[in-house]
Amino acid sequence: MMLKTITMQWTGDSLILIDQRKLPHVVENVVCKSYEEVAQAIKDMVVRGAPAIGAAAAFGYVLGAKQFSHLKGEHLSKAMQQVHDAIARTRPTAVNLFWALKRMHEKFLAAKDQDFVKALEEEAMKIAREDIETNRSIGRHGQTLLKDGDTILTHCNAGALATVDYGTALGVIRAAVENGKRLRVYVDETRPYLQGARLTAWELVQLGLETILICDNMAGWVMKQGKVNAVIVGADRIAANGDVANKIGTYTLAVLAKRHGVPFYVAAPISTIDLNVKDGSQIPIEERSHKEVTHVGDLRIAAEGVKVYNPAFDVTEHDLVTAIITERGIVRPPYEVNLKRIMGVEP
Ligand SMILES: CSC[C@H]1O[C@H](OP(=O)(O)O)[C@H](O)[C@@H]1O
Repeated sequence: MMLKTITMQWTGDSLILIDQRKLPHVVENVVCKSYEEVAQAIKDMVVRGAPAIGAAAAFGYVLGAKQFSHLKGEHLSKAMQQVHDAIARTRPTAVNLFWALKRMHEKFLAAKDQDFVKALEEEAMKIAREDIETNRSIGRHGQTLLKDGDTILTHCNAGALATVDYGTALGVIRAAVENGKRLRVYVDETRPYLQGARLTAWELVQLGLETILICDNMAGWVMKQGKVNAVIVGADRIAANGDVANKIGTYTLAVLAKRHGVPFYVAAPISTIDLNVKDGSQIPIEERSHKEVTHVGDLRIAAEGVKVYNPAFDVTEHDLVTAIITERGIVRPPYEVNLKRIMGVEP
């Protein structure tokens, strides 16, 4: 079973990841041959983006199963719990990581007395292939919200590189263009990791879209000048009440969009919705290394001796979210009720 997309390639005994830390100037791969190497790649953001992290975790779990396939009984079960836990410890905010690991571990428990490695590889491939179709469906639903000539503002990277392929927020933009709509996109650079400047701009320029890069602190002025018709972002975890955890700076954009009467859309698969979390206050917010803030690459840009606070995500309250675009359709408030409905759960 093989898979090859811009983000990742499954060869049967390794997961090859494009090294997103080095894009767009250097296109290099990281080859992971063990679950430990996949865990490290997620932690180091070689691969990043909620759905991409979930799929990488699934293939990492398969590599772990291959490493321990010689074990039996309790020894095997303990080893696979260790694989699950090692990958689960990598990053705390994107629920897709835990959703994928839970799906893989349940498949293992159901198949551990048979050819569980084959069953797990099939499950990981299903997760990956489902993600691509999910993103195309998000695009189909979301593009109905956009009209020819619109200008969109986006933040971070919720494109093909954040997923197995096609993208969520950028999937909506791609689908609109595929439907003949001419769009212009303002791209927030997205300090400090610069997913916007390095990844989203790279994806959109390659798609041939008019792409305008701005610093994050310019978004309000761009909106105040009436230049933005809609904001579209991805998500890492959506709480039961519709609160959205996403890249740091998303909350700022949502407040600005409200102030300027600009619709604020979140594009995400239902695997990003976490009904176990009542509201955004319960979503763990990852804090990353200080060097991400004090340096750009190896260049120190901050004075020696400063303290640093580097939350990688923030939470946008549900009342700032105009609609949530999923593969099953567009969800509008009241999210408490309509998120359960779109997931087929009795409100
Ligand atoms: C399609 S979900 C992408 C989502 O993930 C990003 O975070 P990170 O680059 O730290 O993994 C960001 O929050 C994006 O919106």
